Amino acid sequence: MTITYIKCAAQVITVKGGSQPRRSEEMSDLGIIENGSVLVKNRRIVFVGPDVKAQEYLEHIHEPINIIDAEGKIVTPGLIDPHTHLVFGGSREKELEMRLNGAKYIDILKAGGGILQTTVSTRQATEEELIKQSTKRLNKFLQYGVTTVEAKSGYGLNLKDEIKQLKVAKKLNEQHPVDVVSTFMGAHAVPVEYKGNEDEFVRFVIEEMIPIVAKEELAEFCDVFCEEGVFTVEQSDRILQAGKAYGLKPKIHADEIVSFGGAELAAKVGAVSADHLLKASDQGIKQMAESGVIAVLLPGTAFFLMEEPARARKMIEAGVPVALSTDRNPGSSPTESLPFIMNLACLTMKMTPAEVLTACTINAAHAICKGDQIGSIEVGKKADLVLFDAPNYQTLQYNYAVNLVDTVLKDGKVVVEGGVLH
Ligand SMILES: O=C(O)CC1=NCN=C1
Ligand SMILES: [Zn+2]
Repeated sequence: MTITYIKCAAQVITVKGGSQPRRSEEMSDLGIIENGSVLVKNRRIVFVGPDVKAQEYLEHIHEPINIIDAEGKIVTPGLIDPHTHLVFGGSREKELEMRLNGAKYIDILKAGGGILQTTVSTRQATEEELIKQSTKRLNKFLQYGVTTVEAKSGYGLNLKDEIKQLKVAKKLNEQHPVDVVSTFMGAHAVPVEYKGNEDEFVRFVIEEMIPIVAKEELAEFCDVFCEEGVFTVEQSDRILQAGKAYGLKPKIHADEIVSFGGAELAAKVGAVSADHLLKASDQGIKQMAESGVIAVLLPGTAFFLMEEPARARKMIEAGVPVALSTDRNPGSSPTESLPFIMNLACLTMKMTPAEVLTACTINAAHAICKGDQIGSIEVGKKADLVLFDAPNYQTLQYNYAVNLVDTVLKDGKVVVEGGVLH
């Protein structure tokens, strides 16, 4: 068994010690090792520390050693995207001009476009077509240093096509180097066939879809678009409680368009995360802090919708653990560049370079309940690692909107080298 020796990085950003999601000032403690090295064996991290100590460790090793020179580079945990709508058919580039001409996202949806347009194209797509299109997106994620993504259903909006989306996500997890963690989001919008009969659709989600998704073990989480004009707080509460009863951990799209009580509901149901939160109330933020709900913030979505972003500083100061995500989807955030999301988190939400790294590693890992396996460089964790062509972590936010990824290891295997996918 070969040992991989990631040798003498300018900085190893361990983000160690994250058995719980990081809050407030904890978000700034990156556990940096200057002139550090990482040793990998059998897909796991077996050593992390100063290079002099790594060399002592290697004196007792008789296996072949594969050296990756990290001189002048930083090493971070593999980046984690805890909120994507990865699996979908079609595209919505025409919506951009509509919104540039003044149309609002939610009005496009109410008029039968938006999510409902993607639902038409996703229903028409075969599993093979969805796998092919989603694989291209996962390849881009990998080139941006993302080694784990969450993927939601929610463009089927009927039993057959919701199951189809979730089966595609499961196959991607099996076939692609990037780990894919699935979320059922049958309550993403009310499909046209239920227009005017919303409560009947909510019943269908609760009584028909959730039991089968749970029985076939197609998802770990259940999510709902709790928003004015989509699902009410009361409907969202019933859907998430039903998901919990079947073992699907709750997540919620909350307070994206208006302040609607989504953050408060997240605290009430004990959601793992509340996501978006552009319009979260002070009361909602306070209740999230008290109940330990992770805020998954999506500054790329705010940027693309030309809206004010979430109040990240208020949330961090209130003690809410913050994670970041691309919200990869065809309508409100068509990007895989989690590094650019980190730039936006600094430049539009005034998070610091240290906080955004925590938000894209250990806190993002906890937002998908994987904080014990990924999200930091610690002995025993998965060898999901990224070498960035940067002398220190601040450079990642200073050189904005460029891809500084040099090498990516997934489960200890080099999958990107010199910025190029293997
Ligand atoms: O518009 C989309 O396809 C994704 C989305 N769902 C809720 N907000 C954005
Ligand atoms: Zn979303």
